[in-house]
Amino acid sequence: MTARIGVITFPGTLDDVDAARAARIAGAEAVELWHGDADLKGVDAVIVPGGFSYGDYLRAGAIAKFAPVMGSVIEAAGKGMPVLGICNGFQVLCEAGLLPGALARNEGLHFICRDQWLRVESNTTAWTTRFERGAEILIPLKSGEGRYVAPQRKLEELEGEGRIVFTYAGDNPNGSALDIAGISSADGRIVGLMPHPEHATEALTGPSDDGLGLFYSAIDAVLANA
Ligand SMILES: NC(=O)CC[C@H](N)C(=O)O
Repeated sequence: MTARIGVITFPGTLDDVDAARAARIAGAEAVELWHGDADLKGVDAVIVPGGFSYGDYLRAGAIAKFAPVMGSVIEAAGKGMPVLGICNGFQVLCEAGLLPGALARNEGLHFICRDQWLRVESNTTAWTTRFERGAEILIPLKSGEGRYVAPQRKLEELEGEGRIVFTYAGDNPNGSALDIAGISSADGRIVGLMPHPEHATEALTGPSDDGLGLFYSAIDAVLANA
């Protein structure tokens, strides 16, 4: 069986092509999903990719959460489908209530584009089982609104439940609470992160191939359920 991973395209999405390519390199079939179409085409997992959905008007991710496709993603996620939100996708998942907290303007108010070391804090999510806990990986970060914020009580809950999945290693680039670069849902099936694993799939085009681990992990999770 081949895992079928859907990749959503909204108006303003930038990274759907690379996300689909990363899924294919890892061995999945990549399936195009359109924001205006509620049909998930029977996919086994969904990636909400990076970019500027609907121009990031109002607030990053605030309009995308109303897209017909997101209603279906919320329903499928409720049944345990693995969902990954990358950068703008992470912002969309927070706005849609699939992940807690929000992404605010970077401390310093500058857009940041650089290769970033991350520490893998949890390898028990559907998207991170292929990593060693404590491993450090190098993947690109490119965002203006990457500062993770949440009420203190929620931050303590995320930490206590092991739902902080990635932290920034070295200096914190954007002022994110607890150095958070990525978090998961309580069941570990939904993960959102600001840096871009789909741009780190081979040394020729990215800083490493460290990003592939997320896609291999999701394929494992899908096949384990098949
Ligand atoms: N690379 C991206 O997905 C950018 C996300 C978002 N528009 C931001 O600047 O924070």
